[in-house]
Amino acid sequence: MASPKARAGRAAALHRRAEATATAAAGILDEIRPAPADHHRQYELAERLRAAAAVAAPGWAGEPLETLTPTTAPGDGPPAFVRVGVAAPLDDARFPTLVPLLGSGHLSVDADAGDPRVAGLLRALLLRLFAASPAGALLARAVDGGSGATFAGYAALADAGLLPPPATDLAGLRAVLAEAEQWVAAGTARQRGHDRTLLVVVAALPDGVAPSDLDRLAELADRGPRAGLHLVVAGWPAGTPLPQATPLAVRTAYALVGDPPGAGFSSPAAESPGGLNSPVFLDEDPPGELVTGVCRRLVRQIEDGSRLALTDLLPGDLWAEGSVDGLTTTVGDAAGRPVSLGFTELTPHWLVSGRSQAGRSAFLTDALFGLAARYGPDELVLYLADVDDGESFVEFLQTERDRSWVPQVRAAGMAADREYVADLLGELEAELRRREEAARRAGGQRYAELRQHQSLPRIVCVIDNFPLLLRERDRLAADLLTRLDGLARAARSYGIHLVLAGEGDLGIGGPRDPLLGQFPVRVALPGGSAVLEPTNDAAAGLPVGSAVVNTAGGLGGPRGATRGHERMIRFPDPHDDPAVLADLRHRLWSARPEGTAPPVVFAGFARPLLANDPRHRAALAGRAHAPAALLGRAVDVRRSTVAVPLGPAAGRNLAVLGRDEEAERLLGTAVRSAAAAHPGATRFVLAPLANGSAEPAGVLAAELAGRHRVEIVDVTGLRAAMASDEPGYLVVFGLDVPDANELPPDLLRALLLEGPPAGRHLLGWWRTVAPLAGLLGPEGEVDKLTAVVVTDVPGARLEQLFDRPVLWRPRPGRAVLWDGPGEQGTVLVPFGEGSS
Ligand SMILES: Nc1ncnc2c1ncn2[C@@H]1O[C@H](COP(=O)(O)OP(=O)(O)OP(=O)(O)O)[C@@H](O)[C@H]1O
Repeated sequence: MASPKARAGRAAALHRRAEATATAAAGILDEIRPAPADHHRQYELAERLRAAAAVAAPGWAGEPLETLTPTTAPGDGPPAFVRVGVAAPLDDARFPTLVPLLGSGHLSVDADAGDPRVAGLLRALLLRLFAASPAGALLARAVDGGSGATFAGYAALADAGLLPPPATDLAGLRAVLAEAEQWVAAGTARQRGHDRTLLVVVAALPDGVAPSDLDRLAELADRGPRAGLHLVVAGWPAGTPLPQATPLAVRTAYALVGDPPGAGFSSPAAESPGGLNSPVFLDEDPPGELVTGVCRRLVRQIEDGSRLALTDLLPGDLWAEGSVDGLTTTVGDAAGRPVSLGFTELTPHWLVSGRSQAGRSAFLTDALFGLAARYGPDELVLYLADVDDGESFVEFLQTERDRSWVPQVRAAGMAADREYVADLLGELEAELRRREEAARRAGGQRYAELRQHQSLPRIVCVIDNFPLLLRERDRLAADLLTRLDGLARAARSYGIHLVLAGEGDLGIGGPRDPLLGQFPVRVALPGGSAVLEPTNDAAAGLPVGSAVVNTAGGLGGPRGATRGHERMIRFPDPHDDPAVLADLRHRLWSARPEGTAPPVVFAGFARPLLANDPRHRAALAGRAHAPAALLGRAVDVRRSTVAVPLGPAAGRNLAVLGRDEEAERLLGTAVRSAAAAHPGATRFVLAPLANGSAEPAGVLAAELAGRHRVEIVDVTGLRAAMASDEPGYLVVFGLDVPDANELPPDLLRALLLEGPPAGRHLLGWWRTVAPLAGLLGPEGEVDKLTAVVVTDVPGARLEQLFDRPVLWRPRPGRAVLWDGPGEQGTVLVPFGEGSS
């Protein structure tokens, strides 16, 4: 909305324009009288008046209604002149009859709306004035002491607050008069006046109207225009004219328009009763669909205009709140009042549900920015995860163009795998254990007491698109639900809070699922009724931008009754004004404590690069602690580098297992990173046994040759290298090819077991499981021989290697590493190719 100063400026400009137009029109009108004798002059005048009318009252204000449609644009302010009909000095010399009204005076009509022509005129007038004014700039009050139905077609405007149902009796009239008097008092007292115009339309005075009521109307007419109040009074008694009004008298076949206030249609010299010297045919009833269309447009524009903005949810000062007793923020507005929602021990966790495009991200963004603006990083830590593909939470994170971030965010996962969420729960479980332990050590202190002597910010963890985690109802999904249940139960007392968001019932069992009981706060966006009790239909038919916020587990209540635990709110679209969002992020970022690290971001769709990996860079800079093969980044909250240490212990080898290019690439990165970790030169024997591997082996050899001794060998050379004692790395592309049969399994097993203590390691690529499994000894423990990284081989086929059920579903861009006894497997994103 514009500032009061801008609005006042605009009003002044409009006023000046209205005055100028009035002067111009008055000049032209003056020329009408005396009535010219010759018709020719009459035609010429009518022509000039038509042209003047087009300038003084364009569009809605003055054009014939049948030429207008609901989409015809309004002007940039209420119109200064409005048309009441057509003057016809001669049958075929006509011009629009305009009267000054808004911004200058009033209109009185000597007959009331009982006369259908007057009713039609009033409806046309109201339509013109509303349609010509920008939505919300004109408010109207109606009095209809006759049928009460004159303005029935405009009923839709009531909801938008533009035209309440008309007053039909004396009490109603007096209430309207009182409101108008108040308007005038307030408008005159405040120097700048109102930024809106109030129009009082009397279609018919009610029975019993007293002279004092008419006096009040006359008084309002006298003082109103300065305060933006204008009157149209039909049925104004003949005799005393209404001050500052253009009088209109209805005759049998036509109407007569008197002189407007402060100006005359007739020249001062003329000896006539004044007024326009021509019969006027009043505008007729506007078509119903035109009225409906315009009303609909206005209501829509008012609704859009009353949209909330993110700033409405934000506090005055940043980080002014403490979170010892809980977190709370404004999430929206219910009937003009802010609605707060938060996290306490009693309302620890939220479920947020809505169909796609229901504004779920908008709601979460509002709530999270509301919290981040109220609680500093010592009071609040955020973990954000979205399981769906695509970029999420970007408003909180560093981007290429904008390096600022929201300092409360510790980690964020977008397009996150289930393993990411599992690790996230692990982080929270670990933090919970730390807090429980601290409480025990402090003699059983509660969270609030613990916080008196240590920094323990509240933690809010958001998981969006939660149902996608449970799409496959396998062990991993079951495990996630069990852990979530345990966490939700225990964490509430230690300031750790969960928000699960998604579509439908979020996949969390039926209404009696005990996990649901841990989430007393339910937010139902459009299509999100499933998080409310089945009998609670409060969220049925919600529009986008609104939500039902329930703090009693979705419990309903008697229809129509006020429910203390439930509110229907509206919330802003935080992206309505990206500048506000960016500014807020910058303010939060600038206020961050020194040394705050940016959030660790996992993006499931992105590829890490070896060249950018911190551990690899350290190795290149000569700071490697021990040789290791680096494979990629774990699908975890910390984005750990996944490494296979290649120290002097039995089994410190790497087997890459898979048919795809990913497997071949993994072998390459393992070799490159191991080479980088050697401060001095070492030996690499490359054996490209598999078809097509000669080229990548050649590239690798050329790359390593600068610093290391590199040989490329065939199977015979490889066998010799295996038998030699010389330390170094044997790199084999395709240990499953028929040629490899020439390598005795005993020799290979001996190398795997005894090579590493003597500084000889095998980095081998197998495309099928059997040859690798064939190397296992009677005890069958693969980890004694080698670490294994797998790409496109499904878990079921790995059982012969690991001798136990294996949970692994191959998917693009992912691999899994088993390194060590009883390993569950670490899922990782292998390094991609490229240098930066
Ligand atoms: N308060 C609001 N008022 C009006 N429109 C809104 C409001 N909030 C969001 N929208 C609009 O609704 C659309 C969907 O919003 P949003 O992206 O938040 O939905 P979503 O439920 O997260 O969608 P999805 O899950 O499908 O990505 C957007 O076009 C957004 O501009």
